[in-house]
Amino acid sequence: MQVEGKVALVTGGAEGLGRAFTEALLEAGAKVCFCDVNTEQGESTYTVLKSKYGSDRVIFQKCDVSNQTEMEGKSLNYLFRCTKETFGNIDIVCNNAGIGGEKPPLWGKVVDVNVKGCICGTLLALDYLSTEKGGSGGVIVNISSAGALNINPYGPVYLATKSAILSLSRSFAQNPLACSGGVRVNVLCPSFAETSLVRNISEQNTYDVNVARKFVEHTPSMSPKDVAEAFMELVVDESKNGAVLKCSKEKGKQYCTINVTYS
Ligand SMILES: NC(=O)C1=CN([C@@H]2O[C@H](COP(=O)(O)OP(=O)(O)OC[C@H]3O[C@@H](n4cnc5c(N)ncnc54)[C@H](O)[C@@H]3O)[C@@H](O)[C@H]2O)C=CC1
Ligand SMILES: CC/C=C\CC(=O)/C=C/C=C\C=C\C=C\[C@@H](O)[C@@H](O)C/C=C\CCC(=O)O
Repeated sequence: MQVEGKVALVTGGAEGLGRAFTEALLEAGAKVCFCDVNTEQGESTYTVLKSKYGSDRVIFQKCDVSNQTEMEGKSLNYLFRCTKETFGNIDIVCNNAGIGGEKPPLWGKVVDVNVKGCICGTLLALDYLSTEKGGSGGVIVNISSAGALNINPYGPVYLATKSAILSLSRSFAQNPLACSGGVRVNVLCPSFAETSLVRNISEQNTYDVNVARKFVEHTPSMSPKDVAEAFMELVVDESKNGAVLKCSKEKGKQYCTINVTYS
């Protein structure tokens, strides 16, 4: 895909990986609408990006991806509508917003943001992008985790949500909604990257925080820019649909084949 002139929507773009994806898309010439639940950080990032790329190429909207209602203008439904109204079309969608948290009552919110947010964002993206529904095709990149391809005793709920995103994306990639509408669905599985998500692992949100922190410390970390480079490959390469791309500091980019039969 030629990214120049295309329109992208990124969730959770105020900081971390979402901000790096937003910047990589802008750098490649796209127009980007990024959303975040954190208005202060979102506005601050918007100020920086607007002065670098121009106010005609980037917009920020407050949105909580776990808000499934049409109310208050802060839902994903509103975000998609607003992006299309502002830029005329949507070609690229990245469902990135995600949080961690294992203990009650936090884990319910983790499921709502990570799983429901990604399902809702994927369904809306299929609607807006599909050539059968007035769109011009395009690509959805959902953000899972390298952990979804493995296990981690310290983050079972977090990783269950990331496994759900992996299955959702691989399955939708073969679904008629995507296939006949010219939409590719790919999934990125990063290993650890230097962001607030990792820095904020704490007693409050994990069961064995010291072991979890040691696990993180012993795994080399990528910069958000490294992860954005892998993300852009999934956006640009039109031969990839249903691709699962893992990226890590030690091994770089690796496409994964998951072959489990029903019999
Ligand atoms: N940092 C890492 O090591 C890895 C992160 N990931 C995934 O990458 C994604 C981004 O994570 P990071 O950038 O690391 O985290 P982060 O915490 O640095 O950034 C996440 C952004 O999403 C926003 N957000 C949180 N809940 C939201 C909601 N309900 N609606 C809208 N925005 C919301 C936050 O305000 C924040 O700006 C997540 O899905 C995460 O699971 C995957 C693998 C590795
Ligand atoms: C082996 C690489 C695994 C995962 C990369 C990844 O997804 C990194 C996520 C970073 C932070 C996750 C925060 C989750 C917070 C809570 O749910 C904790 O209880 C999780 C505890 C362990 C570390 C996170 C992990 O292994 O994914």
